[in-house]
Amino acid sequence: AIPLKYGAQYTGKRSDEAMNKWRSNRFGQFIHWGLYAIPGGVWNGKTYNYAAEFLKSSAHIPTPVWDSLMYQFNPVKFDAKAWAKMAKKMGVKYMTITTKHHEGFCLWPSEYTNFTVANSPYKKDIIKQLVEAYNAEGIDVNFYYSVLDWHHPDWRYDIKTPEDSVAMSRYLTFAYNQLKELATNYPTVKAFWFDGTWDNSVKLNGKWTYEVEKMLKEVRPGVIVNSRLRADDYGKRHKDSNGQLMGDYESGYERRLPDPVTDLAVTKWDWEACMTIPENQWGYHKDWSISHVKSPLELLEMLVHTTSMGGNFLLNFGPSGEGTFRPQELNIANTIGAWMSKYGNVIWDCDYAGMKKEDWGYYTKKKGSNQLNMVVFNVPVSGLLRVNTPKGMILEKAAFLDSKGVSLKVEEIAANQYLIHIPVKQYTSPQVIQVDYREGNAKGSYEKAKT
Ligand SMILES: C[C@@H]1N[C@@H](c2nc3ccccc3[nH]2)[C@H](O)[C@@H]1O
Repeated sequence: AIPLKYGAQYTGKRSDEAMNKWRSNRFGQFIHWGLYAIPGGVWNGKTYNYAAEFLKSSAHIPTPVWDSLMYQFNPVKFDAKAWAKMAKKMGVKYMTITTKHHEGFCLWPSEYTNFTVANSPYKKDIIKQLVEAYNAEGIDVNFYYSVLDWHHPDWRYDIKTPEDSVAMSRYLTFAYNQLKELATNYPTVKAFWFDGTWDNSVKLNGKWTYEVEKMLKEVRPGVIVNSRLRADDYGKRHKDSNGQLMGDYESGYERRLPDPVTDLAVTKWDWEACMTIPENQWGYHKDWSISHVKSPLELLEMLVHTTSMGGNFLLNFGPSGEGTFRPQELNIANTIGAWMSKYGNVIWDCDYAGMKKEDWGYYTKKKGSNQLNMVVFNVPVSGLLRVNTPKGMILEKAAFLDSKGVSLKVEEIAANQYLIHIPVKQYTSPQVIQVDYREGNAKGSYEKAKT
């Protein structure tokens, strides 16, 4: 192994209480909110189709012009309690809020800059209100923090001169202080979601990323940081020069999911995928007709897919400059919430089942139980759900979660090969089948035929 000072601090999955809770949460709400929500992707009457939180660069807006949006930030309809209630109904167990996105505007009254809510017409601490409201609903709160900062004069994309180096180290001290401020002043924060760390200026500062992780865990023991924060001694990101995952979970899946057949390696570590409702809008965009908008059932399948591979699913909402969600977002929260109120137990505290992926859908398994869940999205015209079990696993019975008393026919067709018979009819939402099994070696009727 290559000797490293700033590489992975440990190997394997953390098994402490804080990480077990993070893992069991499984479903989270991402919220992108900032000055970008005011123009909402439209500038001087022109609509820009790229991500709304990038409007400053898409529309080539000078920093002073963009930053003056601070004087318009006044979300009069913002109601943290209402947001938290919506999230509770949706069935999320955690929420990740952008404390500061690439634009550099802070949703908390940071003492290290004037570019914060404190100097906007709104004035009040948005982070404090959200932390209190979501925690009151039993929802953990995590902080998104962009290291990339378009506002701060000392930010550098690369270090090409000694001046760059001096400026960037001033910036990293600023960012370190802000992070310490967040971890200190909001003591119930459970995790930090770092973004904007792909530039050379950060890759050359692996030591800083190591020190940030160390500081956060000293200030707030048990706190969790994503792999995206980290660069090692040689600028390697996410995984260090020895291939070891840095941080506490892998955060490389942005608007995409690992393949359930070819990417099974992800089941070996903790990971999270974050997802937008439109194709590529994290911040509020005025016009959602410019791309596909994912339906509740599309997103529900992504949640189940993620759980089936032992990952967390972070679904993004982009409130408007006034502090409201759009009808599509409310519909998604209600529809997914309705399903979660009935079937959330096949998501929360569930993990990869170690079963071979089948066409009809996904398996999940409740941690520490013999309870195997089948979430069926694609009912075969045959009505026969194929189940291949690992050696030593014998299926005993299966039933729809909705009608536990009515056993489904389980046909053993060969060693560790079964067909579960279900009615062929129009299903309008994913069906959940619970399977009981026992350990043992299969010796079904097919053996007699052989002799
Ligand atoms: C979680 C997501 N990460 C940010 C982002 N910035 C990018 C710059 C270049 C390419 C992809 C990016 N995603 C998006 O704005 C959002 O916050």
